[in-house]
Amino acid sequence: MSTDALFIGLMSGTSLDGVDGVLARFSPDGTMQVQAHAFNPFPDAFKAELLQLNQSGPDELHRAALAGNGIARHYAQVVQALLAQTGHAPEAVTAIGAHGQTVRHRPLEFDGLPDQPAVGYTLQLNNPSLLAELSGIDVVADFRSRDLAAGGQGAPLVPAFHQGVFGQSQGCVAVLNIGGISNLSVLQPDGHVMGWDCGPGNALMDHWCQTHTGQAFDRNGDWAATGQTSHTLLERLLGESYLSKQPPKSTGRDLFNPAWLQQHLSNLPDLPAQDIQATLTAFTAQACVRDVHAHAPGAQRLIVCGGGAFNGHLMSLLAQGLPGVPVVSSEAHGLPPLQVEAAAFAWLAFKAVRREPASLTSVTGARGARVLGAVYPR
Ligand SMILES: Nc1ncnc2c1ncn2[C@@H]1O[C@H](COP(=O)(O)OP(=O)(O)OP(=O)(O)O)[C@@H](O)[C@H]1O
Ligand SMILES: CC(=O)N[C@H]1[C@@H]2OC[C@@H](O2)[C@@H](O)[C@@H]1O[C@H](C)C(=O)O
Repeated sequence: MSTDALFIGLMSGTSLDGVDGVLARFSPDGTMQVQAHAFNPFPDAFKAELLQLNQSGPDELHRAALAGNGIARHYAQVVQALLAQTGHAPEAVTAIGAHGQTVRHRPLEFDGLPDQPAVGYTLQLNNPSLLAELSGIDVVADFRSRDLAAGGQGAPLVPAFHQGVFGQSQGCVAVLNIGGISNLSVLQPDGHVMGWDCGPGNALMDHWCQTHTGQAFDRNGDWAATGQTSHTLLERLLGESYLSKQPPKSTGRDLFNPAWLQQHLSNLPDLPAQDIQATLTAFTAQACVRDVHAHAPGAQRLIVCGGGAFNGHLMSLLAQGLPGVPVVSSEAHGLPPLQVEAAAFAWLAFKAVRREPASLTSVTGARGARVLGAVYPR
């Protein structure tokens, strides 16, 4: 690639709210400029099916295959919207990076002979062939499996991209993505990067809010702000052993799900629903604050992206937990919160097409950096 090229990145994350997509121009040195953003929400019934597919259920292979087609169709609509917004023809786009919908993430699952290390698995539902057919554009998909095959966690993958976009030579910067799950990147001024999943982002808050108010999420954290944090419950939640594990580590709805929450609520006196929402919000904030103190004590700022950046109550809890560290939305650094992950997948497609390794062993723990993703020609 000797001239500028266009890429599309598509992300449907663990919040299960829908698909964020960006169309971005990359220069040969990797400098990126986002030209358009589009969001396609999942209809309620499709979201409910994806949620169901996060756990074992009847006829799940058949249902997962059909859901993969559904994901590809939702992706294709976002691609159409991006092309319409920008006036580009499909042929002008070099490739689409399509994440797929994670329904299982089990990097540590034992899968082999007793004397061989487990590879585990991670599963993103998608039908990249259908997306290539519908869009007329090359598709890069399945970004995580190769890192697992090389002994890594397969997640998070965005820290390398965070480094390129938000890293600063003057000091350490921490970047927090608050999607369904939250992940933190620690970017040192010398270019060294660490990154891992902190724990839940919005997933538990969304679940509780949907169940008790009928709203898909707690807008601005306004409902949580009416409740009192239960310190007994908060300590229980913070006692989860995943939180004190050292990186590399990654997690998902496999662990942080309604059953996990219910377990922690059992044997507690009944609490008002808004107090539990307040406590879940405090839990998401605390899990991250603890990680910043433990692994990025010199951080000069915390840049927040993902939908959680729009939760004002959560943002103020983060700021309270990190006195002296400015907590700012990624918007202030040139990339709006809902565009960051989609842009990362455009960048991952850019790297894949150039056959350049995109994983960081310092993040995923793999034995080497690898070219990530498989190409489905248009
Ligand atoms: N105005 C808002 N107030 C509070 N929360 C919000 C607001 N807007 C979005 N959110 C939260 O952000 C979530 C969507 O975030 P995002 O799009 O980053 O998730 P995702 O793509 O699933 O991320 P990930 O892949 O990191 O899990 C919603 O489910 C909701 O919980
Ligand atoms: C397996 C999987 O889909 N993980 C997601 C999820 O959502 C947030 C967090 O958990 C992160 O580890 C990852 O997504 C981003 C895009 C990543 O790989 O960096």
